Parts: sequence; C-alpha cells; structure tokens
Amino acid sequence: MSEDSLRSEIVKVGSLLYMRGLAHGSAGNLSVRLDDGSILVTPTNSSLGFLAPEQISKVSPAGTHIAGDPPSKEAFFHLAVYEERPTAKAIVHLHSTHAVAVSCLCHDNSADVLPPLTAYQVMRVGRLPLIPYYRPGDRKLADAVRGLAGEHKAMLLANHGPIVSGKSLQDAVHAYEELEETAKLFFLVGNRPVSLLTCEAITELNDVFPS
Ligand SMILES: O=C(CO)COP(=O)(O)O
Ligand SMILES: [Zn+2]
Repeated sequence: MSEDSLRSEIVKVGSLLYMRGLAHGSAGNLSVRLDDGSILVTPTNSSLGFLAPEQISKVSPAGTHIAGDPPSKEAFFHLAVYEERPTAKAIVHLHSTHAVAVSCLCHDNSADVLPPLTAYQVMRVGRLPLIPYYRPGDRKLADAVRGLAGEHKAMLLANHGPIVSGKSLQDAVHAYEELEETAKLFFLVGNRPVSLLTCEAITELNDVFPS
C-alpha cells in the first residue's frame, strides 16, 4: 500500500473506532510501518474521529519527526513494538472502557491478566501481560513495552489501556476489538463459576491458527 492510501486508511479506521465508542476525547493513537522502517502515527492531542490524511505524523525509526503534525507522545512505544516484532505492520492503542477497567484491577498473575474465556480471544489476542504504570509519554514506558513486545501481540498498560499490534491495521483493529469484548465478558461473567478453555484446547488453537 502507498503512503497516501495508508494515511487515508488511518483516517478511516480512526473515525470508525471513534463512532463505535472505542476511542474518545483525544485518547489513543494508531500507527502503521512503512517499507523504509519509518512510521505513520496519529498526531498528539488529536481526536481519532476527526483526522485529516496530511495531518498524520511521519516519524523515522530513530524517533525523528519527519512530516505532518507533531507525533503522538507514545510514538516511542510504537517504535519499540516494531523493533521487537518484525512481522508487525500496525499498532492500535486506545483507552476503551472495559480493557482500561481490567488495567486498573490488582492482578495475581501479571503475565496474563485475562482468563481464557473464548477461542477468538486465544486466536486474536493471546496471553495479555500487564506492564507496570508509567506516565503517558515516559520513555521508561517504551522500555517496559520493548521488554515484552517480542512475545506478545497484545499488552496491557496498568491504569491506562492496551497496545495491540497486527500484520495490518485491519488485523490490529480486529485483535483490539476482540480484546475489548473479552474484557467486557470478563466483567459480565463476574464471580459466577466459569468454564475456562483447557490447556489442550488452547494448544490446539495455537497449532491450527498460529499468529
Ligand atoms: O493515549 C494517549 C497517551 O497514552 C494519547 O496521547 P497522544 O495524544 O500524544 O497520542
Ligand atoms: Zn494512552
């Protein structure tokens, strides 16, 4: 895809996420990786619902602002994910309500903070580790993300929200939506006895649908 069509796709996807209530205010950011390793990322303090293609920021792999409006303050964690995941071509980071609620809970096992409820959760999201709290835009947040990104398509920032990568923007959006729906289910089932997917079922899903 050309840079122009990727800029248009970011605008379209941002608007869709905003209309669906997954993005609100000026929270969240989207990015895609171009063939030369630079990234297109949404501008800082912009509403994902009202972007224009020429506004989208372009940032070098080293983090230098090349074009467009000033980039998201989280561009550095986007770059960290791309460095650690060569197959990742796009990233979605939002503050959607149910996923953020999970990020605010105390968790016994920070290596995986959602129980395996459904097949699509396992197929699209996988294990979801919790990254300790850092202020938005803190370079320490990018370092913490770098430490887990190689092994995880999705990560949850404590008291903040998820970061989800994908082979394309559409793939990352599908995984993000699956994560938000899983978080919603998690609260919906609450303290009732839950029948979780077995280890065998998870292994089979990972074999048949490798990510
Ligand atoms: O989600 C956000 C911070 O984590 C939004 O920040 P930006 O507006 O700088 O992209
Ligand atoms: Zn954020």
